[in-house]
Amino acid sequence: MDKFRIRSNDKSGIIFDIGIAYTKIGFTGDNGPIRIIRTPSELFSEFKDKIPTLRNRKQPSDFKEAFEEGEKRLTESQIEGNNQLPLQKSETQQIYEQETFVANSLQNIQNLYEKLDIFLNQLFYYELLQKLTNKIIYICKNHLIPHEFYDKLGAILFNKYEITKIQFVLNNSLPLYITGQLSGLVVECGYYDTQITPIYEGFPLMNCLITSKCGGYLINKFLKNYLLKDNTNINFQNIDFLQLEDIKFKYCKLLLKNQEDQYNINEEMITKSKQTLIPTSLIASQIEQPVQLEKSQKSQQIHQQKIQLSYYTSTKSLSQGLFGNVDSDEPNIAYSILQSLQKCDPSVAIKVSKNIIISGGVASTRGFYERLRQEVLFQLDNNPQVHDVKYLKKYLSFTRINYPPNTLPWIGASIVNQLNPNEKYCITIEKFRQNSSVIPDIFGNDYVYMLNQTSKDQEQGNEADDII
Ligand SMILES: Nc1ncnc2c1ncn2[C@@H]1O[C@H](COP(=O)(O)OP(=O)(O)OP(=O)(O)O)[C@@H](O)[C@H]1O
Repeated sequence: MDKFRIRSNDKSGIIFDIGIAYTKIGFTGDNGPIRIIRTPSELFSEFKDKIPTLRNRKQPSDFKEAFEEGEKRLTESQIEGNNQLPLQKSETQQIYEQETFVANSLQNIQNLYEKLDIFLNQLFYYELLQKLTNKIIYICKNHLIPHEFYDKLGAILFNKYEITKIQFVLNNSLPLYITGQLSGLVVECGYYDTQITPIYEGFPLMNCLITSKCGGYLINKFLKNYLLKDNTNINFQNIDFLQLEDIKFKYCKLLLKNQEDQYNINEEMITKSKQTLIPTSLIASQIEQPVQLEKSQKSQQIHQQKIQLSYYTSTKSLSQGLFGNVDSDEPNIAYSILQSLQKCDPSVAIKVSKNIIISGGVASTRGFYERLRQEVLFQLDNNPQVHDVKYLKKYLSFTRINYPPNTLPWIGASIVNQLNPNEKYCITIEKFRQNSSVIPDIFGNDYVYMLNQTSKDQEQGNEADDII
């Protein structure tokens, strides 16, 4: 990739794409960030701590036991005063529900200012090594991240680093710039969610935006659960983010739907795929915590033991995290894409489906494109809920871009800088202070405003500005 890296001499702007899992930073005019680093987990630790742990309950073996279990949980939930549903839920369902919890508790970030301050300090003084005076900062804004996050970021940049101007760019529109077209469907598969945004003639159609819980986090959750079951003699309880990511990148692969179905056809085949092991170079000591090793009587043995990843775990964790069963209300990217197209006017849907751009780290998963294409067609053919968009089948076209998918929003922001940046989306230090140290909601309210404005403009025969 580095062979194709363009480094411009223009260092007048710095582009930030602070993702929940990874932060991409670099200079305007380049065709890729100079650093991709892990966004510190402390930045969001408050909401992480609130993730409820799965209770390790024995699965009931028959209906009577399930019923009794349900009764017991009902009594418990009444005593504890929690709202948990009394009936035994499938483990998968419990994992999906935790996701909602995580997204909601993003609102509860405390001490954010201090944490962001430390992180920015690291970025500027250890990663970029740049003087910041007179620099314009471009921030790729994820409009689902709470507003307070950007307010705090703005406060530090303006007050501490004396930045004079920040330009906000909308994360879920940016990859479109790389295709050189004004219309397309941007599918941004991030860590906590996947956002699907149709963009028509330069307008992100926020009323057709669909957010699905599919993302890296859900895959990691499934992967951990399967690993716990796969290797009962290795303790995966303490496996951390980077170790899960490592296993996922190196050994997990999505199969085509028909290939995967072959292994789920009956119990015998499932057992077979659980027993077919992928050779890994990972050994247990890389995963287990030293403290636990000391406690273990067989520490030496476990220390040397190779982690055995089954074929089943490798494929299932990915497919369940991305292409859940729609009939059981599980998130599925393919279905969400079609739901978003369903919301569009047919002429708009035709146009945007000719340029579907997959962006975000999850798109680097091995076998992702092939499986996604197949799942979309499968949903169109078999899911009655999306029959009304079957006419789009002949138009669907996935645009392949030769840049790493996790950098596409960043590169889009770099292109924005080369075009004529819209002053309307710039926040100056004066504007920030006048607005009581709050970043104005330039995309949310403004977009609604523009929608109204468009209809008024049309009546008056005026043309509205493009907002991307
Ligand atoms: N080669 C790869 N194979 C599998 N998964 C990958 C690969 N590269 C990145 N990912 C996954 O993609 C996910 C999202 O990465 P990305 O860099 O888009 O995150 P982010 O920008 O922090 O997320 P968000 O947009 O939600 O803030 C991560 O969980 C990561 O594990």
